[in-house]
Amino acid sequence: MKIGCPKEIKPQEFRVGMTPNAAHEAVAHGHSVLIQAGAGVGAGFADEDYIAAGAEIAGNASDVFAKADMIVKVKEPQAGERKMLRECQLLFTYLHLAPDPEQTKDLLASGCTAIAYETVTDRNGGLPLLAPMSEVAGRLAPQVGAWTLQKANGGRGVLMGGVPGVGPARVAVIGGGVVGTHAARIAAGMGADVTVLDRSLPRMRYLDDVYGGTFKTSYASAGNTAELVAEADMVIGAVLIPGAAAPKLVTREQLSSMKQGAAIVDVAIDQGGCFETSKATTHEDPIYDVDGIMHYCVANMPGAVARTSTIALGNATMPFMLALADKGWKQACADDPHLLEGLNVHAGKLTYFAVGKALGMDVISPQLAIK
Ligand SMILES: NC(=O)C1=CN([C@@H]2O[C@H](COP(=O)(O)OP(=O)(O)OC[C@H]3O[C@@H](n4cnc5c(N)ncnc54)[C@H](O)[C@@H]3O)[C@@H](O)[C@H]2O)C=CC1
Ligand SMILES: CC(=O)C(=O)O
Ligand SMILES: [Mg+2]
Repeated sequence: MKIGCPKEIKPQEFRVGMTPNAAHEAVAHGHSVLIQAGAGVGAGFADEDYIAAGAEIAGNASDVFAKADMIVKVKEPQAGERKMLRECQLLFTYLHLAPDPEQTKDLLASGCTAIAYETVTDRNGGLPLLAPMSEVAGRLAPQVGAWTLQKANGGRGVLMGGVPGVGPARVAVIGGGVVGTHAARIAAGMGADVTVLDRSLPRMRYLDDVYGGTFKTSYASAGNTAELVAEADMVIGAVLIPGAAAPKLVTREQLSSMKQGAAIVDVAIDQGGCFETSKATTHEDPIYDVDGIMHYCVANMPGAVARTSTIALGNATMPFMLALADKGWKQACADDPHLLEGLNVHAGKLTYFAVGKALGMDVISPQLAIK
């Protein structure tokens, strides 16, 4: 199979879909790999590294899209990239379709088959291709939140760890999965007073067993959430219902109960965000003010640490990329029900129910698509 990897074009996105190591393994499996010139530079990989791994270099993205059977990327295809997708081509990347009707329409019109990293599952109920980027975004969240809290950025002027004689910042993390746990660990490590809210009692038992004493947990009832949000200097949004639009857990009205200059970091923004007032921002212009509350809502946070993120993502995607290339997507998905869960679009039809529900569109079962 010919595997193509274009340069990412989302603003300030420096990750790349394939590392030289991934290219090397694909070539060793008998595939040919076509990388767009300069695609890896932002993550510290030169074209020569890919050539040494056995890949070919393409001068531009159109060449990659025209020649490849499978496109491996990081971010959802941007409008110009969607125009280059075609029938029978396989797209393997993050999609986040539930909050994105435009992208969904274009993918359906292209006739391509699209497997979304964020809905591939594992046998423990986890999301193995989302997890590495959730680890990164979770660890970044308190860091960007601390920056947002600085006066020059419109924040309240509170130091995460406080100082002797002055108490620390209070941080509420809504959602105690991968993002939430990593965010809570780092915020606590910075000295903040941290509480994680979740609706899963087993998850909170786990967090309490492992991190009790480092941060607290609280059941995410509307009342507890409202109380902790009102007391917080920083609120981190980290909920997920896989594939679905994020539930709105904090309304605009509730902002008036918050402290002026408090920071919201809505990591869940790629699924639409869990604050009513969230709208996606970019690394170029990451924060905005609503009623005196500073919002940070960057939908590709891991792009800020592109080298760490690219390697972490590549470690997770490589076995799936190889299975898709070796067997073809239908057989690979038939052999692995967890990979089949990643199928979101095939030949003009949606194949992921939570996306169809969020967008009010028809869906066919993924099992039907692989027949
Ligand atoms: N902005 C960015 O750059 C990035 C965003 N993300 C996003 O972060 C979000 C979280 O991802 P993960 O932590 O990997 O998901 P996860 O599945 O590990 O954790 C989600 C948690 O939310 C909890 N939850 C669900 N509904 C809830 C509710 N109503 N109230 C409280 N808790 C609730 C679940 O019980 C679960 O523990 C996702 O939307 C993901 O796509 C991930 C990486 C990068
Ligand atoms: C998960 C995701 O959206 C990202 O890494 O950008
Ligand atoms: Mg994203």
